[in-house]
Amino acid sequence: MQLAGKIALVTGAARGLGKGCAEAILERGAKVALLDTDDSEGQETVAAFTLKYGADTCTFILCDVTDKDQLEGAFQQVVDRFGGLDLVVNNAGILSEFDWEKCINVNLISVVRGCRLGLHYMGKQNGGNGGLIINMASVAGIYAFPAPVYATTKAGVVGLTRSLGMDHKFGKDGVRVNVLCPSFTMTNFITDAKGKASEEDLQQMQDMVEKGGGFLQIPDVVKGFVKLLDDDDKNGAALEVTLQGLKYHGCESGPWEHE
Ligand SMILES: NC(=O)C1=CN([C@@H]2O[C@H](COP(=O)(O)OP(=O)(O)OC[C@H]3O[C@@H](n4cnc5c(N)ncnc54)[C@H](O)[C@@H]3O)[C@@H](O)[C@H]2O)C=CC1
Ligand SMILES: CCCCCC(=O)CC\C=C/C=C/C=C/[C@@H](O)[C@@H](O)CCCC(=O)O
Repeated sequence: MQLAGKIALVTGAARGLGKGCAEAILERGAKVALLDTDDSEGQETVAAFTLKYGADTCTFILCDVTDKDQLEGAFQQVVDRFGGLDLVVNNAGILSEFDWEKCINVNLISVVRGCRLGLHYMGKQNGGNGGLIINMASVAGIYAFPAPVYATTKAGVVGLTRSLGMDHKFGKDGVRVNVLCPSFTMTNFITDAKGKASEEDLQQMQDMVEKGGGFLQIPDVVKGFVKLLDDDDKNGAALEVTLQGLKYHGCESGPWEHE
């Protein structure tokens, strides 16, 4: 997707991977709305982006993605302010095995809702121009991971994306849907998780990180995000991002698709 002149919405964009994706969008000449529950960090990020990319290139919207009315209101606000919508990045996510229902609400239910809103505003059958949805899952959505509810939410997002990305749907709505699956990336997410993990789980996580060659950095994941922006022919696919490189999953045919 060529981003110049386009309009994007990114959830969980005050910091971390969402912020990195929002900046990549601005660098490519699009406008972006950053949604987050963290008011002060969100305002700070938008102030810094405005200085760098110019006035009216971005806006912060205080929004808890688990609140249906707030999320719907935020989409409407973006369309009213910028005059359309071309790209939705459902990035906001948490890890909590303790508060597992919240984890499912933030990581999965809100992503389903974000996709439905994206299709509502961008779908050609609703008078939209088509567009792109990129969901943020994790390699924990593809491989086993010692936080089972978190892994379930991410596997759910991979399955959601694969099914929304079926060709006949694209033929109708013109909206491509992809999912990014990064491995351990050095953000506050890691420090927050470390603070909550048991000694045993912490050791397990450290082993996994070491075996994988260490932590990814935000620009490594943004590189994957940009590849998904560019690869118009991979509708429904998941892009794994590790220190070993970028690898697509889910482009395989099902048994019903044999010639
Ligand atoms: N850091 C990592 O190792 C990896 C992270 N991911 C995923 O990437 C996404 C972003 O993670 P990071 O940037 O690393 O985390 P982060 O914790 O640095 O950033 C997450 C952002 O989401 C916001 N957020 C949380 N709950 C929200 C809600 N209910 N409504 C709106 N905003 C909310 C937070 O305030 C924060 O600004 C998450 O979905 C995470 O699961 C995936 C693979 C690896
Ligand atoms: C190989 C899979 C990599 C997946 C990377 C991610 O998606 C982000 C993971 C970041 C940190 C994970 C820490 C996991 C710790 C668990 O073992 C568990 O102990 C955490 C429990 C915390 C809680 O219940 O709140």
